[in-house]
Amino acid sequence: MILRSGHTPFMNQTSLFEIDIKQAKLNRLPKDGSVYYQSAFMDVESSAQFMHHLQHSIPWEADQLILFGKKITTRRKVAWVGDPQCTYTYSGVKKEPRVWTPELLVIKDRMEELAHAEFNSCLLNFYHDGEDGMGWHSDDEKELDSQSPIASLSLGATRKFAFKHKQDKKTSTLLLENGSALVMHPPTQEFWKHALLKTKTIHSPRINLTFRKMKLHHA
Ligand SMILES: O=C(O)CCC(=O)C(=O)O
Ligand SMILES: [Fe+2]
Repeated sequence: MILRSGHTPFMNQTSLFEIDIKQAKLNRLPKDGSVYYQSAFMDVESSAQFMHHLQHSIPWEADQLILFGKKITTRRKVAWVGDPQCTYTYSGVKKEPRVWTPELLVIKDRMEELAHAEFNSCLLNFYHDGEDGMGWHSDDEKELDSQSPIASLSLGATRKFAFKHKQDKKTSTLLLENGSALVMHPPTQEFWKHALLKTKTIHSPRINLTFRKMKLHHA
């Protein structure tokens, strides 16, 4: 598949995405939720092209969050894409979504097929290297539909992702490889936190796209 300007390489190419039935049945959590991992969901060549495309076309911005009462700016970069009504408050900062690109809509379709759900928004994260990560959190903001799964696609460097149970602190880790997909089903966010761990020995970038469903009418 050759990436040419003015040409959308991901349109209608369902064969770029593979679902492995064995992996699709294997819950990575021992209790209180379910998480399914698909290695090589997107093929290697498409993953590289899509990563390159996103790296250069997305208006990446530093993330701002409140940590111990202080506003901090992350080295990790983010972008927020979604349907027009999908404003989102993330760590105390309100965000307006950017419009879906044709490429992102194709990926969204495939992620919906994998997760058996519909998504209306996507948070994109850019990690320069292993010094960028994401701390322990649950994706349980009030704007999110807690009945919907959350599905993410990883591109680039393999990184360690971890779950920690909120009550017994039991942890479960897995590696998120280039082209892999991860689906977290309810009630995972209620019982578990997750984090993208820092790994000093990794010197190449990673992009993660997290597809979500927001409630469009909330008080
Ligand atoms: O980068 C990842 O794999 C995880 C990102 C994440 O947890 C999030 O965006 O909420
Ligand atoms: Fe998350």
